[in-house]
Amino acid sequence: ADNGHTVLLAGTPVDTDIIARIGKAGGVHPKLDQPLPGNVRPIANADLSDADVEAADMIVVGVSSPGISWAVERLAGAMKRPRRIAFVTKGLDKAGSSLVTLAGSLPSRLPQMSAFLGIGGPCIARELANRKPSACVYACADRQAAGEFAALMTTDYYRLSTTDDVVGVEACAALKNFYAIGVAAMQTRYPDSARADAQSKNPTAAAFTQATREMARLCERFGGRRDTAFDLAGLGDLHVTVGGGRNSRLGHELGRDRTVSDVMAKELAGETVEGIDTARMLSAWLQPTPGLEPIGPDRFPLAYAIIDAVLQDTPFKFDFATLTIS
Ligand SMILES: NC(=O)C1=CN([C@@H]2O[C@H](COP(=O)(O)OP(=O)(O)OC[C@H]3O[C@@H](n4cnc5c(N)ncnc54)[C@H](OP(=O)(O)O)[C@@H]3O)[C@@H](O)[C@H]2O)C=CC1
Ligand SMILES: O=C(CO)COP(=O)(O)O
Repeated sequence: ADNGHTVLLAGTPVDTDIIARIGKAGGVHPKLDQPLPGNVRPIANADLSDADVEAADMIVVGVSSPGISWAVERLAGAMKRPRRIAFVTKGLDKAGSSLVTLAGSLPSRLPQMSAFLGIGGPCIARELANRKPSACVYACADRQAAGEFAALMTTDYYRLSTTDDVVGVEACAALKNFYAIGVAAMQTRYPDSARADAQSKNPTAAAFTQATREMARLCERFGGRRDTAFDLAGLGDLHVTVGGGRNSRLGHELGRDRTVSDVMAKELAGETVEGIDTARMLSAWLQPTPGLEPIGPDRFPLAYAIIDAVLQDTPFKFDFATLTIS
């Protein structure tokens, strides 16, 4: 909007109330601090016509991962000509008994999509809406397409890099939510009353490094590049999510010996905490997978600890003796 584009902000069927609220003069989204810019028009799903979709030069999907199938089907029904589509959604998909990134699964489900663009990197929505400096990465197998989209979107406070490692960016985007749960648990597991935030820093730093190492290994397993885990979509986004995301709010409570079901029924009721979905997805890889090296607790101790806490709904346990210090 700040670059002068006209933006149609289309809600899903479950967003009708919020679309009406933010569409009123002075209406503010409950998670944001100020009204939308004047050139952003919120529109309810029922009012979005095929002609609106037809008129769009660029489509950006921002539903959470459980809504991705709905979004893909909605677009498949409405798109009459090929278009590039960008996704901020952070999640994984199943392919038979294995796992793939959304970059791997969505193109065949949406034949009108001429290019899949993955948006990754550290970007808390409220901060971006307040125009705080943010750096993100746009990924596409066709790097020129990523560059053209970035040119439309970049501003002085929203800085963009591009890569052709779309699988790596998409893998890290989902994995960092999952690992943020474990790293954030370490922020509260060892309280330090001498600090304002009451958090010991050493355990968090050790777990953060472990998370990054494991993320790099899993990124390669998805078919992405190892380096991507050490860039904005990997450790950059892990840092922001541990510092201020919803997944870390869950992790903080797990560090206090609470369980996932208890926290999700209370403080985080109704919130989007996608690391839980990613944990369930990743558990498929703990079983032997033909043609792939097993994911063992020796190389992925933090992943095991998070998956155990989520699947067994038990308090989070991470033994520092298992850190894979090389
Ligand atoms: N917030 C952030 O800072 C960032 C978020 N992202 C990613 O963007 C995506 C959206 O995040 P965010 O906007 O914060 O999440 P929200 O939960 O605020 O919004 C997600 C949207 O998807 C809708 N939705 C959920 N399930 C379904 C479904 N089954 N069918 C149709 N629609 C559905 C939600 O409806 P309802 O509200 O009713 O659940 C809501 O409109 C996530 O994948 C997130 O990881 C990426 C970067 C930053
Ligand atoms: O992805 C995010 C920032 O880049 C937001 O993280 P949460 O989904 O944990 O709030």
